[in-house]
Amino acid sequence: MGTLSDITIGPFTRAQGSIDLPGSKSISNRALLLAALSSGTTTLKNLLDADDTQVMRNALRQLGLAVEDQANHICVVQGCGGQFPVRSADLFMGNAGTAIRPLTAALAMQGGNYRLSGVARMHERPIRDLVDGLRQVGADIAYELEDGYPPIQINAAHIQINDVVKVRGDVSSQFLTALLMALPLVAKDPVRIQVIGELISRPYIEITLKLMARFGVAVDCPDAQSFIIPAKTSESVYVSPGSLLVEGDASSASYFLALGAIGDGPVRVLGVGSDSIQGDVAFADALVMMGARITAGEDWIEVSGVKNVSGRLNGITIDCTEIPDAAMTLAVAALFADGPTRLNGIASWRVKETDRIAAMAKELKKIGAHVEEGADYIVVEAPKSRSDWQSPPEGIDTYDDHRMAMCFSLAAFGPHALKINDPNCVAKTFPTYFGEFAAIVS
Ligand SMILES: O=C(O)C1=C[C@@H](OP(=O)(O)O)[C@@H](O)[C@H](O)C1
Ligand SMILES: C=C(OP(=O)(O)O)C(=O)O
Repeated sequence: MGTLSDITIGPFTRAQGSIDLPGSKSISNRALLLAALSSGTTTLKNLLDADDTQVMRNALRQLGLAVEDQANHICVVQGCGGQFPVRSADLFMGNAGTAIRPLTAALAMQGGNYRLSGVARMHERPIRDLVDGLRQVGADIAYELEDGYPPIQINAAHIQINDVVKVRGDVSSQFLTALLMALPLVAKDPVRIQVIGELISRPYIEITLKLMARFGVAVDCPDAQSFIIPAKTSESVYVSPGSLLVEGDASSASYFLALGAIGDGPVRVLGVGSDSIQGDVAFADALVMMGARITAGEDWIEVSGVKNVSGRLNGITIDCTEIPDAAMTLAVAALFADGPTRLNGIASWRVKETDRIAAMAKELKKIGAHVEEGADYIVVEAPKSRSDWQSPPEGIDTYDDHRMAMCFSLAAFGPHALKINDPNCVAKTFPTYFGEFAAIVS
């Protein structure tokens, strides 16, 4: 173990044990916002305790909501019935896409004045497609620095919806998610949201629709690009389900599942399984394609090494449009595969916590992997032999990207110890990651 600014881990050969997964970030932030907008009190169980959900909770408190953190990852939210008590606020969103995008849309419906900003990287992450969608219903939103990016200023405006709102879906699905959750607050008649062009990260839309249904709003999907929001029939559109259990985070599960494959296992994750509503459980299918031995139940998945006689994974070519986050884990798992692994459909990596294609390529090369990158793909091939593996003395850089740090912990199963710089960036979604990791590896 190293200092706070870096950590040195490995080399390890075995991974064995079970992990209680922290709550899903995607479900936690949706549930917090919907609970805040609903009538009634909601008890959220297994809520994720991490930077991304902290910025959402703090913003809701600033907006006048009672959001009470209790022991054991329980959080009790008193809903406001759709109108935030505070009509003017300056909100800090860190680097949480699942906070700034849905909140921007909900706030634009409020008739108040709000400013939303974040860390420097947040000010480089696009929000234009959402702002364009909101402007179609009369929202008054101004860019403070650069057009298309936060910080943004929302000014009180008269919201009037025509029957169709159009939104692009090829940069981030979070813009559609934001419109889906916000438009029911003001829909006097049914509204059609029409997605223009490709819709990436579609399973996250399924999470949105399922959570909205839990809070009493059913969206109709007559075709793959259309979503019909029902007309508002009562003052409070969203109704609290009373309590809601947040599933374990399927993206966080991916690191442990990969460890179960490369460290022989068995490694079992508890909290997600065949009943999950998260698209990233499909990471397990990708691992099976790579030769891993996997079993699953309704709320658990277990990996016990690989089936291949070589004892190694096999490289695959896979479209990752639906699993953008777990796909990063595949890129590092490729270090333990025979043959190249090609991940397609990952253009969105370039506008996330960092330019993840560039960062992944640069750091994997430091280890000795052969890497090719394109606008929307990456190909990774392991170092030719164990003697070609490098342990970069300067360490693996993590670019303030939690997933870079978590993914690269897998590379400590190479022949050398590995230094990872700024491991605390895991706090965005999984503050206890390296402790959980240390408990199962040897
Ligand atoms: O809606 C969500 O909860 C998320 C959607 C995805 O983003 P994009 O839609 O931008 O790909 C994903 O990468 C992100 O971590 C969480
Ligand atoms: C892309 C991610 O986060 P965000 O919700 O900020 O988009 C992520 O967690 O990998």
